[in-house]
Amino acid sequence: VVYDATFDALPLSTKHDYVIVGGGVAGSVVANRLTENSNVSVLLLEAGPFHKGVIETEVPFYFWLGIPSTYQWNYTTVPQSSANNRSISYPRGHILGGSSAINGLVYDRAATSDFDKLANMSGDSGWAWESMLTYYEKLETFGPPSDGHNITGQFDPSVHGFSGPLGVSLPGYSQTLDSLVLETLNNDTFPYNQDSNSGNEIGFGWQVSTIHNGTRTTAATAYLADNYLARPNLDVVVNAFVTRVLASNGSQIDTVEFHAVGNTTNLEVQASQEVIMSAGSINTPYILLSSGIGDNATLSSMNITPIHHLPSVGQNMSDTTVMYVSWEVNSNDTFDPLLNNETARAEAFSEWNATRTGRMANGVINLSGMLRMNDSDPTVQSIYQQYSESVAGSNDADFEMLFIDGYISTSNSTYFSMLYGVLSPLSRGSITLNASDPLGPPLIDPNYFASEYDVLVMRQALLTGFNFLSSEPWTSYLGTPVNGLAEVISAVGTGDFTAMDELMRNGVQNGAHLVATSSMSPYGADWGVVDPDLRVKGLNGLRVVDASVYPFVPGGATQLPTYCLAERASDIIKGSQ
Ligand SMILES: Cc1cc2nc3c(=O)[nH]c(=O)nc-3n(C[C@H](O)[C@H](O)[C@H](O)COP(=O)(O)OP(=O)(O)OC[C@H]3O[C@@H](n4cnc5c(N)ncnc54)[C@H](O)[C@@H]3O)c2cc1C
Repeated sequence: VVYDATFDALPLSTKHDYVIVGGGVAGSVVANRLTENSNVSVLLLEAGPFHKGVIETEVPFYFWLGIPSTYQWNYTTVPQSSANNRSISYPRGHILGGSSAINGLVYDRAATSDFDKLANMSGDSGWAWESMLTYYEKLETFGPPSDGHNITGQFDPSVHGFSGPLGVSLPGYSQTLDSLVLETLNNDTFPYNQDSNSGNEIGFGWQVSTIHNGTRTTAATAYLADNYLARPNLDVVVNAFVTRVLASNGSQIDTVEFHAVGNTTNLEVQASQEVIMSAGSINTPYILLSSGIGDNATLSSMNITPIHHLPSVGQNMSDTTVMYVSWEVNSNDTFDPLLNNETARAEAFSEWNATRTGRMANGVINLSGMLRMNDSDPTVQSIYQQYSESVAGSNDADFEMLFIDGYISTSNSTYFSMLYGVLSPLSRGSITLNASDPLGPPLIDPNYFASEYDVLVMRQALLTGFNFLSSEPWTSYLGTPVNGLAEVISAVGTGDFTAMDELMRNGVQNGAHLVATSSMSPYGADWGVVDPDLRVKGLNGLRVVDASVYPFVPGGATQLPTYCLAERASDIIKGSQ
């Protein structure tokens, strides 16, 4: 049953076996999997509204047009001291389905070495690639692209699933840009990779997206579809803002405090088995800290009664470091007209509406590259030597290059953009309570470029990109570089990186792949927030299942690793019943 906390009578007196906080990627998966057993009852509390009928979260192209602020948390980082003190907007999804309803739709699983590293770090071989691959295959339906083109050679069917809840597909709109990228590939420096989701992510290939039948798929459309919501043992409450978890008896967490959005009266619900935190990498640690689970001294100084000393809560935060660079192009075939011309937008929308095809049905990119730095270059050798702890393994990329068929601007020109991302960043930040207003929004500090390593890798990424674009067909296609890029390009020729570093510090954006604020660590470790079975260390009845438990960014993007983690977590929880 779905309830709206703002007007429905809620099932507050019913004690559910599990109460899940947050109906995003992880929360939706766990709610679904646990209620497969009709003897197990689950209550899911979500702060955002119900997802159905929200067109901006259905049409894939709305990622570029902009998703309304009602469906976002509208967070901003604290000034970033290594990014010219800029405060950077930090979007998160505020709707059933969570950030999967507003994200860039990019489907990346990360590499074998990421998961093998996680298994080593945590001491639990169940987090290794071989085991996780079975969950990746279980969770997806790899469907046809929206234009129905033949996808032979564009992916490897042997590592995909065809009957899971989450529909995914390859690009369904062919762009002029695609042929330029493909023409530039070679077997040496810029190799083609038929499927970067096979465990080896290195190379360039067709980008899978969370799109099915030309429509965005989210954790809610996939795991909280009508047939699942009809289960009598699953209750979902939307517009329910969780403030704290509480222990009514010793160290057993069994109560969740919340209020209806727009109403400050506190309500409580109880779990007879467990409370599962799935509020995401910002709000899970924020709720734990507000509940008195964190560093005792810091909490006391803010007049919050500590209930459990766990100093790692909110610490160790890591995020992909990303930036865009753009050029005007000598072509009219880019997506810019959809941003700037109402008629073009209306036409594309009617096509989507009628047939779920066209640019509006497409993901944000068609082709992407994931690369390691060139280790025959002495500069790179010295980076690898100095930061030997940083990267995972030989099939894990240091950086990504995403090819974007336009540019977010109001100008009438047409553009090409490249998005660069440092995939295994070493900068670490934090989520903390605001000492002057502990009940207000948390302080979000990704600490971008605090580690020199991230600066050095971003430089290599940009240089590799310039190299990629240095000859035909690009020289004819690209026009004027935008936003100071021309000076950067001319200065690197002389070995001067001052302008490039300044462009980076002025240009770094939110990476959107925040992790590690409730980090997993081995049983008995004196750091970390959860054990490898995702139970909060030292407490009973409380688990964290969301992106915040990853101790490092699983190379690439985080939504698929979070779906996959939640699938395995559901089995772990079932195994402990
Ligand atoms: C703009 C953007 C672009 C992104 N692009 C990509 C991409 O292209 N590819 C990719 O792989 N990943 C991408 N990501 C990241 C990906 O979406 C996240 O890693 C993933 O959604 C994390 O899942 P989660 O379950 O941890 O959190 P979320 O999916 O964010 O879910 C958390 C849920 O908890 C709810 N919640 C939070 N606080 C409370 C509270 N106090 N009470 C009740 N409910 C609460 C939220 O409303 C939300 O529904 C992007 C994210 C964003 C925001």
